[in-house]
Amino acid sequence: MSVVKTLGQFIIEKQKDFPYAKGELSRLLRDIGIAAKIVNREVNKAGLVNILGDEGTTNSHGESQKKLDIFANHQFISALTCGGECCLIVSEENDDPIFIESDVSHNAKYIVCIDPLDGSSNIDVNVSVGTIFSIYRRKSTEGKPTLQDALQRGTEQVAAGYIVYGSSTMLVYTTGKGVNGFTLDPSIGEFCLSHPDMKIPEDGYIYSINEGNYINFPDGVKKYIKFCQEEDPSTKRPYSSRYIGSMIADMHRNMIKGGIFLYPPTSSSPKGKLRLVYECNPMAFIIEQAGGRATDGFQRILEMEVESLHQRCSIFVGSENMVRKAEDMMMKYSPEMSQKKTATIKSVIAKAS
Ligand SMILES: O=P(O)(O)OC[C@H]1O[C@](O)(COP(=O)(O)O)[C@@H](O)[C@@H]1O
Ligand SMILES: [Mg+2]
Ligand SMILES: [Mg+2]
Repeated sequence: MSVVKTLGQFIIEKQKDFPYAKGELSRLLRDIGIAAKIVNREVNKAGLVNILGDEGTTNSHGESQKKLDIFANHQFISALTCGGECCLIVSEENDDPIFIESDVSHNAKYIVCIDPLDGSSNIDVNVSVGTIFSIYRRKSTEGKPTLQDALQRGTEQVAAGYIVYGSSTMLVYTTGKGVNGFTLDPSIGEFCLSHPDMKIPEDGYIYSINEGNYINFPDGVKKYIKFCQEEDPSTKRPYSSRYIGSMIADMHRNMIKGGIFLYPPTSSSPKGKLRLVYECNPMAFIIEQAGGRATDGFQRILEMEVESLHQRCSIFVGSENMVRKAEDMMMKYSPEMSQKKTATIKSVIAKAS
């Protein structure tokens, strides 16, 4: 008879991997799990509880906020505030950072960056959506945390994860020692270990990109899409095109089956659409921990400089060999887009003048 291991039990068990651990990170992950269950409850009956549709407000990205965006945002902020382990929150739905000042959090040292509801365009049509979170330890030691504490590179993450609210609800996370997935068992109200030590296949046969933006894609991306569509049975091409439109659901599928997800620059989003701090960095950490690769077509996402809370970047992420192939195409057909290349050109010009 198989033994069920809950998220709480697993977290405590893994605490021994961190000799300095005092349980704060464990409690923080517990708090995220609690909010996820409440959001899951509403998502599952969204049509019945008047939580579909627009809230009538917009966020700093100019996007109309969905009622479920606001509900999820509120649930995660209050769970993190009550839990006492978080001193600062960065959320997609809040223009400014949220400094937590409560009786229970005066010694809190963790920063949580969160996309409370990912895939908002799919909420009203009953397609999988998700939540993405990224956790840092504050760098500043004295007094209140600062904005700088929230602008750390992705390499500084101590944990990251996502929840996918789909046919089943799963929580997948890493603390830098591999990736594990837990499925919510509604009958006991617990996330239970169902996908231990997740690994993304090195090669995959699925490419995931919004081809509706094709004409505005960089040449390197156009060439890569053509490569995916060419007939070559020896390499199982043409690959299948799959695009759900919820980054979390597209990446979770690729994590299990292998594949590549791309959101390159487009005319409407010249720097890419997805946000570095609470979408790209956490997903890059998880995918790398599962053996995959995550870049902006040139540079490792986790090493990118973080200049602002809601900064956007382009992302090429998934199976190692597929991402490398796409990078080859970018370097060959769109070298001008390499930040490094641009930086080098700029410094040469500066030196010459
Ligand atoms: O509709 P597009 O341009 O393809 O964008 C879809 C992408 O936008 C997102 O919905 C953005 O995330 P939010 O829903 O959290 O704003 C991603 O989940 C998804 O991959
Ligand atoms: Mg999102
Ligand atoms: Mg969102």
